[in-house]
Amino acid sequence: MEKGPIDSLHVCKALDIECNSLSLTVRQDKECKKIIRGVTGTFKSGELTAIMGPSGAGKTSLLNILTGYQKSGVEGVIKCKNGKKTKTGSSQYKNDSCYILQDDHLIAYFTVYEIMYSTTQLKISEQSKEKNDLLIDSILTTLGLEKVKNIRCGNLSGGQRKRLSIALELIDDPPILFLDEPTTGLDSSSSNQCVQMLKTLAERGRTIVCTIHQPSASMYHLFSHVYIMAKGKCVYQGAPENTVPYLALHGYICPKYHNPADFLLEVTSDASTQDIDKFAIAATETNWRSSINSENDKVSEKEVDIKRQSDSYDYPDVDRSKRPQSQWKVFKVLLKKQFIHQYRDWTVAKLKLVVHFLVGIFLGVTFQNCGNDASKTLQNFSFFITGVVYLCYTSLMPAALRFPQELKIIKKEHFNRWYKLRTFYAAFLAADLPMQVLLAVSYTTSAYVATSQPLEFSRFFMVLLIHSLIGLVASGMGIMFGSLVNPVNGTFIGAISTVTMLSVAGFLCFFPHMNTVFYYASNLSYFSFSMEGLLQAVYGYNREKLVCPEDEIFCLYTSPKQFLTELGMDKLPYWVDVGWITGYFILFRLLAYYSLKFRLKHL
Ligand SMILES: Nc1ncnc2c1ncn2[C@@H]1O[C@H](COP(=O)(O)OP(=O)(O)OP(=O)(O)O)[C@@H](O)[C@H]1O
Repeated sequence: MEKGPIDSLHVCKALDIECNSLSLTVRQDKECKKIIRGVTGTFKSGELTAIMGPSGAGKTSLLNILTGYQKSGVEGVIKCKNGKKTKTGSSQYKNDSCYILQDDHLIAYFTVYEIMYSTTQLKISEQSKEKNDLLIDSILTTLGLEKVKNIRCGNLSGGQRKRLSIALELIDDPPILFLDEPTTGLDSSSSNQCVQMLKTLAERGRTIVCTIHQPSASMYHLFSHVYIMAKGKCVYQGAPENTVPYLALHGYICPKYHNPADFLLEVTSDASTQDIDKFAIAATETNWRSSINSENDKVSEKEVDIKRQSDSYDYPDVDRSKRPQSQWKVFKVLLKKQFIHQYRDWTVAKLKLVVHFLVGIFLGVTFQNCGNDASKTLQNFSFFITGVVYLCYTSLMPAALRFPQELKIIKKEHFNRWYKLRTFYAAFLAADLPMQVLLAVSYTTSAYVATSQPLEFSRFFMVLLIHSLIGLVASGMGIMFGSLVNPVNGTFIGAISTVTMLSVAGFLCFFPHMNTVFYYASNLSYFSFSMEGLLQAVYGYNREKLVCPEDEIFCLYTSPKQFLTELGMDKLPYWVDVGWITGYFILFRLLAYYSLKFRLKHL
C-alpha cells in the first residue's frame, strides 16, 4: 500500500470490547422504561464498527453505555480485553478510550493550532514545543486540517470542526474511539471522507465504534463491521456485505440495485416485536462477521507491532501515554486559555468595561452632586442601591446565561480526561477574579467621581472593594444557577433571588422599621452588608458635616453620623461587612463548584 499522510500516525495497542446482556432502564413518568434490552456483541481492534438502526432504536443509548457516559440504570457486563480485562468506568478504560460527541463543543475564539497546542499541553507530559508542534502537524496533516491551522474554530466548516474534534482526541492516541454520528451535518462527499479517515485510523489498530444514521451504499461498505439496533435489541451484527444474505434467510429479499443499508433500516423499522425478537436470536446464533475476518484482514497483535516499528521513523518521538504530572502546569494552561477567551470575546470584557464606565457617567448625571450635597443625602442612598443592583445583575445574569453552554464543553473535556474538575474550576475562578475587579474599577471610577463623592483615596478604595465583591458573589451565584438549571430558569431564579435579597436588605424597608423575623433574615442578604459597607465608606470614619446649599431652606441630614444611625447602617464596622460579603463569596463559589460537579455527573 502506498504510504499516505495518515500512515505517519502511531499504531495502537489492540483492545477489543466485549459486552454481554447489556440493558438500560430509565424512569419516565414514574414508570420504568427499558431502552436497551439484553444486547451482546464484540467490537474488535482494527475494525470500524457502525451502530445503525431506525430513529429511536437505542444507538446513542448503547454508545453512551459503552463509553461509560451513561452509568445509572445500566445492567450487564462490558469488558475491554488486552490480555487482562478492564472494566468500563475504570480509570484504565477511561485512559484508553475517548468519546467524540455529535456536537463539536469547540471554543470559537481559538485557532486550530492554538486549541491543538493547549490540548497537547493538557493531555501529555511532553514539554518541548518543537516536539509538540511536530505532533500537531502530523495529526493535522492526517486529518486534512493543515490548511486551516491558523483559522479560528468559529470560522471552520462543519466537516472541519468534526475533524478537529477527532484530531483533539488523537493527541494522546487512545486505542478506542467512540463517535456519535460523526457524519451528521456533512455533505455526502465530506461524510465519505470522514468515514474513510476513520477506517484508516482503525486499520492502524484502533477500535472505532460510531453511530450512523443512513449511510450511502458506498459508505456502508467502508465499515468493517455493522451492528444494527431495533427497539433496543441487536438485530444483526456482522460484515456489511453479509446483510443481504442474512435478510434473505429471513424472507426479506433486497431488490437489485437497492442500498442494502436502506433496505435493512426499512425492514427493521417496520418489523413487529416478534420479528425483532427472532432477528435478535439469529444475530447471536451465527457469526456473520466471518467473511471479513479472513487472515489477511485481521490486525493481529504481531502485525500491529510490525506496523508500529515501521511507522516510528516519521513520527515525533513523544510518549503520548503519559499525562502531565503537575496539576499546576494544567492550571497555568487553563488559566491562559481563560484569559485569551476573555480578551477575544469582546462581549465578555471590552463591551462590559465600556458599558460599566458609561453607566457610571449616566448615574453621575442622574444623581448629580449627591455625594457632597446635604440636601441630596437620600438621593445618594438611592444611587448606591442602584449601583448594588446594577453590579449584581450584570454579573449574575451573564453567568447564568452563558454557563450552560460552557458546561457542554467542560463535560466533554472533563469526560475525556483533559483535566481535573477542581483544576479547571480554580483556573476559571482565577480568571474571573481580576475581571470582576476590572469591571468594578470601570464602574466605580466614573460613578464615584460623577456623583461628587468625597475625593479621598481610602474611601474610594473601600467603595471599590465592596463593588468588586458584589460582582464576585453575584457571578458565583450565576455559575451555580447556570450549572444547575437551563438558561431560562437560571435567569428566572436569578431575578427572584435578587428581588428577595433586595427586599430584606434594609433599603426599601429600613432596618429600624423591619419586623424581627425580616431583620434577622436580612443577614442572608449580602446586599444589606454591601449597603452598610458602602454608606460607611462614604459617611463613616469621621466624615465632616455635609454642606447645605444656600438656596435650600432646610437640609435634613447634614451630619453623616446621624444619617447612618437613622438608617440603621452603623451596626457593624466596615471591615466586618467586608468579612460577611467575603464569606458569601466563598460560600457561593463552593456551592457553584459542587453544583457543577453534580451537574457533570447527571448531565
Ligand atoms: N433519559 C431518557 N428517558 C426516557 N426515554 C429515553 C431517555 N433516553 C432515551 N430515551 C428513549 O430511548 C429511545 C432510544 O433513544 P436513543 O437516543 O438511544 O435513540 P437513537 O437510536 O440514537 O435515535 P436517533 O437516531 O433518533 O438519535 C428513544 O425512544 C428515546 O426517546
